[in-house]
Amino acid sequence: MAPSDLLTALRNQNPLVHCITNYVAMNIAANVVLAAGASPAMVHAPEEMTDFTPICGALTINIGTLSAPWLAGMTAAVAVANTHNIPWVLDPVAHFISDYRKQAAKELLALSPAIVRGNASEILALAGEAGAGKGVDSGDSVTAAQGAAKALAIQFGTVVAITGPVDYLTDGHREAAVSGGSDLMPQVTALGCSQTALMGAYVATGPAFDAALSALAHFKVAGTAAAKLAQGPGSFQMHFLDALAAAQPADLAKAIG
Ligand SMILES: Nc1ncnc2c1ncn2[C@@H]1O[C@H](COP(=O)(O)OP(=O)(O)OP(=O)(O)O)[C@@H](O)[C@H]1O
Ligand SMILES: Cc1ncsc1CCO
Ligand SMILES: [Mg+2]
Repeated sequence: MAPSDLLTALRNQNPLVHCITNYVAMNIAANVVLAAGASPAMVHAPEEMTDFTPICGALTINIGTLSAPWLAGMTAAVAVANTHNIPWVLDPVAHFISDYRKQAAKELLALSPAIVRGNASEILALAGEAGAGKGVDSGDSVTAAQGAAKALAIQFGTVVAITGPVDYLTDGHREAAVSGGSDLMPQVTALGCSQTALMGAYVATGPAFDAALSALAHFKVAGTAAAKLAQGPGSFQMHFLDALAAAQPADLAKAIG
């Protein structure tokens, strides 16, 4: 499906997106999903997953502020999603910073996410390569992680997105680059986490590769527009939400290629 058609479908369908994300990202990620035209719900308790996950169009999992009860909620939600063929998206935030987080990311990756999204350092480390990540921030170029993304996509039968100045997307066979946005984007925390949540909205609407491509393009188009009005990171965030809502389906193609 073309990104323009996917954005139109997303706004028509207003899919319910089950998000398990971190404390930092919860508010901005929910606002991003709403602004784009979908309906986010942040639901974490393992006890709720059998009731809630099956009624959602997609699930997104982000390990940014991981702890044992959260991991239990994540694995419970993924099990329910997989049973009901509900696509899910993995964001392995800073998984290389501790053995605990590394192991959690590895376990989740083995549970068949439809899409994996991370910054370059996260994707490099996920493929077992050394990187220069600094906590949740990338220290590597997107280009340096492309080989890792392809290898992961093939090994795990998934779609891998690397975000950065120019985003890269692959399913191991096809690949795409998405450009635009602003260097203010990495100055606003959790925009990557919010991108992951938006991928959930799109993958509830269409096939994984097309969904990830559309979500990347939607962000770049909105980021370019917001940067024209922003005076710094604070006003950028405000204009970015407005621009996500204002983006027109025909605009998305401008960011791709
Ligand atoms: N220098 C840049 N120029 C333009 N766009 C950028 C730049 N850096 C990041 N982006 C965009 O910002 C968004 C977030 O990507 P980023 O790679 O910063 O995620 P992240 O490191 O996982 O962020 P976080 O952990 O804070 O959520 C993506 O849409 C990406 O395209
Ligand atoms: C700053 C931060 N710390 C843990 S998660 C998060 C949000 C960006 O990944
Ligand atoms: Mg991140």
